[in-house]
Amino acid sequence: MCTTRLPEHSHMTLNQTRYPQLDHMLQISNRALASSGSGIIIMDATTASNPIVFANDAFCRMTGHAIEEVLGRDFSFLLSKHHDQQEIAAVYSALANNNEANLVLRKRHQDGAEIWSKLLISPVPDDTDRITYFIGVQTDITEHKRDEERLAHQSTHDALTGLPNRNLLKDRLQQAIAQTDRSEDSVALLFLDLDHFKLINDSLGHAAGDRMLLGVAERLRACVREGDTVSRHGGDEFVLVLREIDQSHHVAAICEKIFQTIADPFFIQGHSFHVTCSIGIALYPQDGQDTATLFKYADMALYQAKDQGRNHYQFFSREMNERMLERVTLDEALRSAIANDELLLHYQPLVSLSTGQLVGLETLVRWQHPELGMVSPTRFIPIAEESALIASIGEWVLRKACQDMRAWIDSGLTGFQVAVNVSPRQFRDPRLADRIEHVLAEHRIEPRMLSLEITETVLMQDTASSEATLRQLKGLGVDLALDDFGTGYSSLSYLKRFPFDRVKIDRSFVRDIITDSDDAAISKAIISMAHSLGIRVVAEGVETEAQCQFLRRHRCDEMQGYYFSRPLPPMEITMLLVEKKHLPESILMLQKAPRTLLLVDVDPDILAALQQLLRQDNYRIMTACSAEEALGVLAQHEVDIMVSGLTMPGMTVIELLRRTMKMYPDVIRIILSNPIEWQCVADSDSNGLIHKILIKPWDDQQLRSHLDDAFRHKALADANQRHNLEFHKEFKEENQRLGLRTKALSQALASANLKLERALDQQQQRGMRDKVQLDIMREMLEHIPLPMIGLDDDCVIVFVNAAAEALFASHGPILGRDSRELLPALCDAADSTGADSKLPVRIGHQHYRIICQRMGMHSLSRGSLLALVKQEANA
Ligand SMILES: Nc1nc2c(ncn2[C@@H]2O[C@H](COP(=O)(O)O[C@H]3[C@@H](O)[C@H](n4cnc5c(=O)[nH]c(N)nc54)O[C@@H]3COP(=O)(O)O)[C@@H](O)[C@H]2O)c(=O)[nH]1
Repeated sequence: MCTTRLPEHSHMTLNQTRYPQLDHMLQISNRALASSGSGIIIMDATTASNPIVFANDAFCRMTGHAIEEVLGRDFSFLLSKHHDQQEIAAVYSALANNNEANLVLRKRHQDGAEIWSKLLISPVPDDTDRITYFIGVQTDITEHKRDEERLAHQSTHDALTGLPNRNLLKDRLQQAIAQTDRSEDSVALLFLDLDHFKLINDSLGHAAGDRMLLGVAERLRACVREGDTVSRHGGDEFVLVLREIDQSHHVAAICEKIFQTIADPFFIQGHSFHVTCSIGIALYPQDGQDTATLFKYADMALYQAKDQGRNHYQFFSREMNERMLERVTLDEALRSAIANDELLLHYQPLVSLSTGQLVGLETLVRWQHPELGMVSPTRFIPIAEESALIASIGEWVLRKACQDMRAWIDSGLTGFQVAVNVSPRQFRDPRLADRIEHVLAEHRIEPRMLSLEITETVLMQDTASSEATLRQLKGLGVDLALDDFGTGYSSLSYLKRFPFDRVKIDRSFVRDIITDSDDAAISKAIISMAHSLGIRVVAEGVETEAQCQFLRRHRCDEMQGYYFSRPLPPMEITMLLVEKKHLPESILMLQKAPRTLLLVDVDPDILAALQQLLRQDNYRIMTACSAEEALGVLAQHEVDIMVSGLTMPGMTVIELLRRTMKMYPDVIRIILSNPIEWQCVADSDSNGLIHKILIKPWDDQQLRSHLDDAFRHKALADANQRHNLEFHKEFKEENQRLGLRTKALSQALASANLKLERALDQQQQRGMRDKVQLDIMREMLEHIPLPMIGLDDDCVIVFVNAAAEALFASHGPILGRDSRELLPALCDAADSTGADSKLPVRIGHQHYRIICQRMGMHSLSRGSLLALVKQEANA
């Protein structure tokens, strides 16, 4: 417990006999000092070290010191090493000059807790105006300081992860830059973004998303050194500052470490989740000299990393900056492109592979810039997509396509659809269906004439809402095509789930369809799967006759590509439509020639000799000098037997045989080898690639006989296969029919549902209107000053207004009673057949006439409404 003691020379020890009332005042002051809530100390001003001569209880409580520890101690006892030396010097100078001084004290309480207080020191003059004491008043500001600290922390740290936020990171980056200027090292600024984090947030909820962010923050902290900074800039964006970097591959190593640690699964809500990230890096001083530039460049690099397919890190480069500048320039120019009439449409035909006729046109937008010339959509569509300009471009394209369609229809050019590309942002616009419906109606275009092309990446973002949007679009009656199929995370199950009419095989598969067995297999699988679901297949980017033949042979429905036509302006398309341009007849007349033999050899003399020898056997003989040429022939013709030499340019014979077996398994593969190499070839064939090896120089008769055997073998195999095919065909056709029917049914169901929804909507609105009308009528009847009674067909009272209730008040409540019990005339009036009968009746002393109105003449109501009209007795 602290005790107070007053200084001996204090003016409070004045002559008590001379001033008895002062004695009392002194006691009061004494008590006031002792019991004050503020800490109070008195220091001797006459001694240089200003010893403490008085301290009250509150001071002792605040500091945790006993009075004995305080009294007699110098003023410096109040200070600690944390104090600002300048401030202390100012206080000493104030005291030396007998001035007031202010001081914020930060000390440890005796119990160890940190306490903050404010001390106001004032000089106390004696009777001669000499300063003999300083009185110090101390206020505890610990809470206030803590609040300040909390606020300061909040303004510099992220609330969720506790990591530094953007403000603090800027400071840290500046510090790191300043420190680096004194060395040869670099500073690395890393922008890190989690890939597809939105999916996690959307599917698992925000609480789970937060758990993952906390986990990521923790893992990132573990990847860097003490002096580095990991900060969070909101959402799934983290920014790191790495100091003392002497080589860029150190940064690369840290990025790899981050990828590895982030790749470990996160366990949330009892499930494990995987996430990846992308990182953009800018270096000081190599890339930029100030924080703003470094931020901009790291962000640019991140953008590039994401563009590369995510889970990548990317260092900033000068070219990147140039590309970005180009983007900005294009973005600016694009904003005025529509207004300046710089956009135009080209159309690329889609042709049927069974009839060869044009069946559709894909709309492809073009930008004719006055200075830059023709800008490719691959350059400006992604920019428009990012800046939301795509909405107005998309709308413009749709309108222009509808205008052109209208013009073609008006000129009698019909029988084809026009396809319009729908970009991801357009697809997410909730008013898309309404807009399309409106534009179609405005141009009087039947919805089935329009096809919407949607890429599969669009669908991945939120499959449930994508499905709803597609069904809504389908409900309009337009066709839907799945564009660039196979390029994203395609799943064939999308085909089953979503109501597509067409699937477009991406041109990257078509390009090498003749030579790449994987591309061929993928394309065949897409065709077969789509057909089993009743969906038509279009091949994109068909440039050669061989590709076209291959696709036709494998039952692809339609093709699009330079082979038939490049995208053309509307005028040239009109010409093409007028001329009824179609695929060449040669493509359409694909029929099997009897016994087709393909001879492959690099030596033209051997080819000529074989042709000469085999001419007598009436085979259709085709020749090729290289493996690539051979694959082209196989794509276009149904070959029975391929006889190949051993050496050829570009590809080994084994590779040619491998691809042939994979893509055309029915072709019989025979090798014509010299006597030295044949054993070698035979040994390397472990997979049954070679049916037979013939040795050079060949015996003419023997060769002819081997080939004859091979053809007979092939004929037998074909017959077997045909038999099997017949067997499966019916089953498959039935399946296909079922698929088509199911599809048609589900489409009909979707459109019926839409109609039903609209009808229900209208009915509901009508119902609401009827109810309001009914309420008004009821209220009118209720308050009309004429007794009104409603009877049902059994004469039970189902309605009474206020006037009728008053009239029959003596009978108690009459609603629900049989009117015959109350007043038989009511029922008689209701039964009377005359529509305007006016039955007289007496109730009490009053005469009435009952006017009856039968219900149900103009509505579904039943029963009668009776009005009782007062009559004079003699009336
Ligand atoms: N959202 C919108 N996207 C659009 C629109 N107009 C075009 N685009 C998209 O821009 C991309 C590039 O289009 P473009 O440069 O017009 O290229 C198209 C064809 O010219 C090209 N093509 C067609 N046949 C061949 C061929 O035989 N070989 C070959 N190398 N290229 C060929 O393919 C592009 C059509 O691609 P796709 O749409 O996938 O069918 C492109 O992605 C367009 O979609 C628009 O109005 N809105």
